[in-house]
Amino acid sequence: MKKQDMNRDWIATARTLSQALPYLQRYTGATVVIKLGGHAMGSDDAMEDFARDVVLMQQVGVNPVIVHGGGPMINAMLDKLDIPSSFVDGKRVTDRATVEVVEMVLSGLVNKRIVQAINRQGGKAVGLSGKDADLMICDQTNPDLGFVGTPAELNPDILYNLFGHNVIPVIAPLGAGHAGETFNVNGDTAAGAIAGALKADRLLLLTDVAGVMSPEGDVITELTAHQIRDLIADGTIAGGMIPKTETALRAIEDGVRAVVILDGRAPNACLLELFTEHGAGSLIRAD
Ligand SMILES: Nc1ncnc2c1ncn2[C@@H]1O[C@H](COP(=O)(O)OP(=O)(O)O)[C@@H](O)[C@H]1O
Ligand SMILES: CC(=O)N[C@@H](CCC(=O)OP(=O)(O)O)C(=O)O
Repeated sequence: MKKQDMNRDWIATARTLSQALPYLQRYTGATVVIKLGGHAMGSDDAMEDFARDVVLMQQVGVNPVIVHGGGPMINAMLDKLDIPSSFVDGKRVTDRATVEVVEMVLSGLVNKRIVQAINRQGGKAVGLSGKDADLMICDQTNPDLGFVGTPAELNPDILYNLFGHNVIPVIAPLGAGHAGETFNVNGDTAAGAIAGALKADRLLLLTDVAGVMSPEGDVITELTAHQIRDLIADGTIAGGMIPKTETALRAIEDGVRAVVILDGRAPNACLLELFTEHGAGSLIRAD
């Protein structure tokens, strides 16, 4: 490479770094909860990119917490085992046989895939579910849904201990019941409850669309709680986006500073969101 080109590259890098500096400072010591949905997980390469971003985030002083889903992976295992499954209002009807499969797939296959990917990038990740150290105690959501839980009591001390040892927690969305039951919790709901208990600086909900879309198909880059309620009422926000935006509202009520719904499949989605002015997706703050 010619010296002139090397200088130009160096100047571009220096400019990028100096632009990132105020953002890096803003997030030093911050807690960022990232919900990685099953649809956003993608290929091994995509997982590697995600893991690299998480490790980099930690190296610049952020405490990242990963809460994952895995709906498509649960579906595949239930199909293999010939166990039929159905959803009501975005929640899986979960009988005893189903909750066993949900726990095996989420706490086993999916959780360990993410833990291993982060560790391969030089991080120190530990996998947990809401059952570990009583992190997330649940009530039954509705008897018609079976073993589906609503987070009722959060005990995040274990997470602070892990932060103190530079460990990245990776959490499967299962909760313990007061009578020893295992509850299946929607991944967005679990991430919101954990972010609320930590009073996180950011909750990033990674999904397979660019953000909350207007009826014209444009991403709505900033939304208040009030606007979300209007968009749900007029049908613009529908399907799986309803629990996601409701989670965002609840998390903000619980003290999370801001929630971003963004496309987890886009390269460097989390880093660009946190450390550049371009941001990504839809940012939701209190009114
Ligand atoms: N206004 C909207 N903007 C964006 N997505 C929407 C909207 N209304 C409904 N959706 C649907 O919500 C889906 C995201 O929810 P979901 O499939 O549950 O995500 P995940 O599996 O990542 O948790 C989108 O793929 C889209 O089909
Ligand atoms: C109660 C309930 O529906 N739990 C979800 C948990 C996994 C999840 O939420 O996965 P995604 O984030 O990939 O959708 C389920 O059984 O599919």
